[in-house]
Amino acid sequence: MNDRQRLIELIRQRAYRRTETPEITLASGKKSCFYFNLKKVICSSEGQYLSGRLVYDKIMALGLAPDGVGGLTMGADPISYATAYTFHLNHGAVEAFSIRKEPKDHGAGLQIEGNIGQGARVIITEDVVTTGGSTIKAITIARAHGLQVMGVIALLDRCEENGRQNIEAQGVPMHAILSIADFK
Ligand SMILES: O=P(O)(O)OC[C@H]1O[C@H](OP(=O)(O)OP(=O)(O)O)[C@H](O)[C@@H]1O
Ligand SMILES: O=C(O)c1cc(=O)[nH]c(=O)[nH]1
Repeated sequence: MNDRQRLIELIRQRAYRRTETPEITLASGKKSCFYFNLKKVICSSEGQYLSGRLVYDKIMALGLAPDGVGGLTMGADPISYATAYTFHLNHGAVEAFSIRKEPKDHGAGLQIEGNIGQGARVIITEDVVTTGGSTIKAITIARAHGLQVMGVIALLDRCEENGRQNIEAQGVPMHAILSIADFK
């Protein structure tokens, strides 16, 4: 079994929930009959290994050399950190960062946490894409902080609500490791 197949297996076992009627409220406010709580996978030791490896491999396959990887907290966070760690294991260097939904109201008052700044070339990570609204929020905040967004890598595209098209309308290519077709 390869890394991708193993990730699908873990998601099926731990993170996939279905209901008879649309009763699960999504980030967009819409109701759905199914939901992937990927945190139950990506926060585990094996999930960290798999998500870091798969996103790292995707970045390599695309021929990209980002300075940073990060996304909107908190779904993106375990993926970003695992990817940065995988870069180190492969003798590379990349800064992981987290984008807060709102700027911190004390301390340094930052909205982007991590060693990343103006002009850095970054990949935006995401756990699940439905409408793409959360990813677009991450892109918008990253750009407002002077980051150059090279692309988006999501672990799972639900392939609904025009998520991919909405993200790519921002002028950013989106790549997904898995899609809803892997769970049918
Ligand atoms: O494509 P969208 O329609 O935006 O939906 C997907 C988003 O929804 C979830 O985040 P949520 O808002 O539940 O927050 P969390 O990651 O902090 O749990 C998920 O982590 C994605 O970021
Ligand atoms: O659209 C969402 O909010 C959403 C869907 C899903 O399957 N998983 C998730 O974490 N968020």
